[in-house]
Amino acid sequence: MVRAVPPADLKPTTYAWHIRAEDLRVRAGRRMAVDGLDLRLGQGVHGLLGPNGAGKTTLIRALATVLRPAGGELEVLGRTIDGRTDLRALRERIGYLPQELGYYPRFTVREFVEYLAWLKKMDAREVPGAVQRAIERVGLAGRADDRMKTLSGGMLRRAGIAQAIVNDPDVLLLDEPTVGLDPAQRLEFRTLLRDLGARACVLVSTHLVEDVAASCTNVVLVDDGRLVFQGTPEEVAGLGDPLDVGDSPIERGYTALLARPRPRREAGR
Ligand SMILES: Nc1ncnc2c1ncn2[C@@H]1O[C@H](COP(=O)(O)OP(=O)(O)OP(=O)(O)O)[C@@H](O)[C@H]1O
Repeated sequence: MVRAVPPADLKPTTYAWHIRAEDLRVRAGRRMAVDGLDLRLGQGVHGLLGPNGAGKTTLIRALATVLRPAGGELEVLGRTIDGRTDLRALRERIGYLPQELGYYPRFTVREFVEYLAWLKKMDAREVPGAVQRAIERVGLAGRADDRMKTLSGGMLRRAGIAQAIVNDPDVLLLDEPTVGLDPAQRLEFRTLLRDLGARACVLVSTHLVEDVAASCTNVVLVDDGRLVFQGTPEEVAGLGDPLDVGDSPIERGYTALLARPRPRREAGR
C-alpha cells in the first residue's frame, strides 16, 4: 500500500531554535508535571537541573515525542508536536536515552545498537560503521559482542548512550546519563558531551551540578514544572554566596536559585 505523505513532511523546515516551548503543559499520570514552561534551546550542551519531581523526565519525554503536550506549544526542529503532525521523520533526527532503558537481555551490545539504528531507518550500508563508532565513543568496544545481560549498570548506561548517538542526531536528549558511571567514565563522558554539542542541541538531565559546570554551555533549571532560570554555568556560580549550601560556587548558586521567591500560580493552573 502506498502511504500518502502529508505535505508538511515534504517541506524543508527552517527553524530559529532546535527546541521551542511556550506555556507548555505535559501530564505525567494525572499530574500536570510540566505546567507553563517556556524554553528556547539551540545548538550546544544544555544541562537540565532541578530537584526530584521538578518535571525533568516529563519534559524530556515530551521533547522525545513520547508524551503529547496537554497544552501550550512545542516545536522540535521546526515541527509542531501535537496530535496532528506525523512524527516519524522527526524521530529519525532525535537521539533519546530514557531514564529506564528497555532492551532484550540476549542481544549483544552491537545487536542492540544496530536494532535502534534500524528503527531510526538509517541507511543499511551506513549502519555497521555508525554502530562501531558509537560503541567506541562510549568506551564499550571491548564488550561490543557481549550480551546486554552481562553488562554492569554503568556499562548499560553507556550502551544506552551509544544507541542515542548512533544516528548523529540533531537533537540529543539524555535523561541522567551519568548514573552508574565510574569517575573515569564520567570524565570521558564530559568530553563526549562537549564534542556532541559542537553540532547538535544536547539536553542532559542530571543531579550532578558539577558535571554541568564542567561540560555544559548552558544551564536550564526547572522546578514545579516551570523554567526557573536559563543562563551559563558561570552566571549560576555568580549567584551563590558563601552562606548558601554547597561545596562549590555552582552548587551554591543552584541552591540560591531554588530558594528565590517565585510568582504564585494563577488559581486553576
Ligand atoms: N506516571 C506518573 N503518574 C503520576 N505522577 C507522576 C508520574 N510520573 C511522574 N509523576 C509526577 O510528576 C512529577 C514530575 O516527575 P518527573 O519524573 O518528571 O520529575 P523529575 O524532575 O524527572 O524527577 P527526578 O529528579 O526524581 O527524576 C512528580 O511529582 C512525579 O511524582
